[in-house]
Amino acid sequence: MGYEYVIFILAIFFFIYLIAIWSLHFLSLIYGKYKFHKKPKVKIEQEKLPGVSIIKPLMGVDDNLKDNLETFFVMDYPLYELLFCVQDVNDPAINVVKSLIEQYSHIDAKLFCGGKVVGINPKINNMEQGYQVAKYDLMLISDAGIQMAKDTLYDMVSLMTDKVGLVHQMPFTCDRPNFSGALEKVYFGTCHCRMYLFINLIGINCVTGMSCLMRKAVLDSLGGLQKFGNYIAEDYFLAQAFLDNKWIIQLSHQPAIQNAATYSVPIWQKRMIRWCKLRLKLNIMSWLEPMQECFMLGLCTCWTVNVLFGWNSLVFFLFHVLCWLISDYTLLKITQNGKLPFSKLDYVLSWLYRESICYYLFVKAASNPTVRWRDGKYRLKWGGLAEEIIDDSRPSVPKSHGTSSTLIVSNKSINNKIKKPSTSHKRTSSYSVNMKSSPTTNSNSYNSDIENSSSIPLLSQISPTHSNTQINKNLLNTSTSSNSRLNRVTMHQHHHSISNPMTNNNNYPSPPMVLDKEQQSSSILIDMNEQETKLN
Ligand SMILES: CCCCCCCC/C=C\CCCCCCCC(=O)N[C@@H](CO[C@@H]1OC[C@@H](O)[C@H](O)[C@H]1O)[C@H](O)/C=C/CCCCCCCCCCCCC
Ligand SMILES: O=c1ccn([C@@H]2O[C@H](COP(=O)(O)OP(=O)(O)O)[C@@H](O)[C@H]2O)c(=O)[nH]1
Repeated sequence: MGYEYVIFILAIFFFIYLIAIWSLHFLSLIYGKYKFHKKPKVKIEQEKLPGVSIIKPLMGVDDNLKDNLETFFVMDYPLYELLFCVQDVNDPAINVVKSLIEQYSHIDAKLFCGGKVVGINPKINNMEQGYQVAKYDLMLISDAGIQMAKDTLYDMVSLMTDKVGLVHQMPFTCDRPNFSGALEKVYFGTCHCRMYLFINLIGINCVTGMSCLMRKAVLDSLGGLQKFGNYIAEDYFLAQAFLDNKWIIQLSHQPAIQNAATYSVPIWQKRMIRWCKLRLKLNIMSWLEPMQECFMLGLCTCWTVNVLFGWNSLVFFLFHVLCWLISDYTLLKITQNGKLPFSKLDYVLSWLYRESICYYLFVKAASNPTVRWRDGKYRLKWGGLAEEIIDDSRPSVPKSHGTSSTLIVSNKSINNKIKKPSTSHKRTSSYSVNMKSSPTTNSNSYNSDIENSSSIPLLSQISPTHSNTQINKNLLNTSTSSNSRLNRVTMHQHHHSISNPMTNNNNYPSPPMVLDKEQQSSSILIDMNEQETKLN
């Protein structure tokens, strides 16, 4: 009698679990239908739109990089700046960015090179230079492989209402051929999408940082990007800090279109394992992830329905899988909002593959807390903090960390590496070379370099709160702004005063950036007008 009682209780428990997960399906379908691909409710006049500083951390080049970056130069948005950040002075991405900056000379764009060490997260270190000069109240962090639709930024800004502090895009993919292209789309449009929508709907943080618009003043008040430099899942902690400070987080109507040219099943697997490792260390609920997968739920509950209702377990299991497959297809179609680039058979095959392989990926992730991300290797600790594992086989001073030795060389070598611009001279474009102060470097020589350059109009736009290095202060003191640039600055301040709630309710003062002496760096902005002189 006692045994039967236990079986009955278990059966009831699993039945509730079945209902809960299926409710999650329906809720995410409804939320996806309600949310995705909707036009913004209110139309904001162009002149009332606030300026946006867009930070693009870049590392390496693939066949799609130029096309992806180009989408940021042709957006339907009136006021924005592009801040490209490249860690390595030898990175071929420099030439890609440079050619785009030359091609779109009317777009306000800058390139920073060398990064700045503020923690172990290489993406944060890479972005720090761009962050420090970002001049607008809104800041978009956008990963290298993201393709922007013309109206995506407008959509995100339109969601940035009074109480909203951060707007993020749900990861999705562009249309790509082959099994791996279908697999990625199926994963991001089904399992990932379902959980992402549901977790957002219930107000739990699951922001993925590949495309995130945020109020810069709030981030400043939280301690800046550097505050999150010791996490690899910086996106999660950054979003959590916004939530903790009572800011609302909004999901964009448009999913983020990832369009990296290099993709394959092993690359996808490695990325899924890395992401899962991050989640396992930062949220205990993630250990239950396999329990919300189709086959596991089916297996756990097929005997339940047999116990409770006398239904055939196998028939129930197959019916459950079929319903799941159809429900996922519906969600994928909602997310895609158009024709899928593969057949239904391709969908079924990639779906079956993903649903079967997820347990293996989970075990791989759970069995080793060390993550490899690009050039780096990191040990994840409980709670999300990470420490870098320095590999003896790698050069003792990794380039990506903007070490003094790299930077001393990089000043000269970067000038040689940046190809000489052709004939056109651009006013709004500049390249910035980061040079970390070191005992062997002479900051006066940097000053004289800069004073000789005509980058002053650009620097005049940098808010004094952000120019934390002596060299920038010197530049500000000696600056004489060109009229055209001043007009532009005045214009954007005007925009903010009209449309940005932050200016009306600015309770979030930017604290002074306190950087380690060792971490302080000096920036040299090379104006395109001066390029020829400097490069010769
Ligand atoms: C009985 C059933 C229990 C179910 C339990 C469900 C558990 C949750 C399942 C799935 C979670 C899906 C989460 C989707 C988003 C995660 C994507 C992700 O892993 N992103 C990480 C990596 O992003 C890159 O990281 C480096 C950065 O520089 C790049 O720019 C990024 O793109 C990201 O770091 C982590 C994000 C946070 C994810 C938080 C997940 C919280 C899960 C708790 C859910 C609890 C809800 C319970 C529902 C029943
Ligand atoms: O050492 C690094 C690793 C990554 N990134 C940037 O961080 C973003 C996300 O990197 P990736 O696509 O590798 O991360 P994932 O989305 O796979 O987590 C991209 O813009 C990269 O250029 C970087 O600047 N330095």
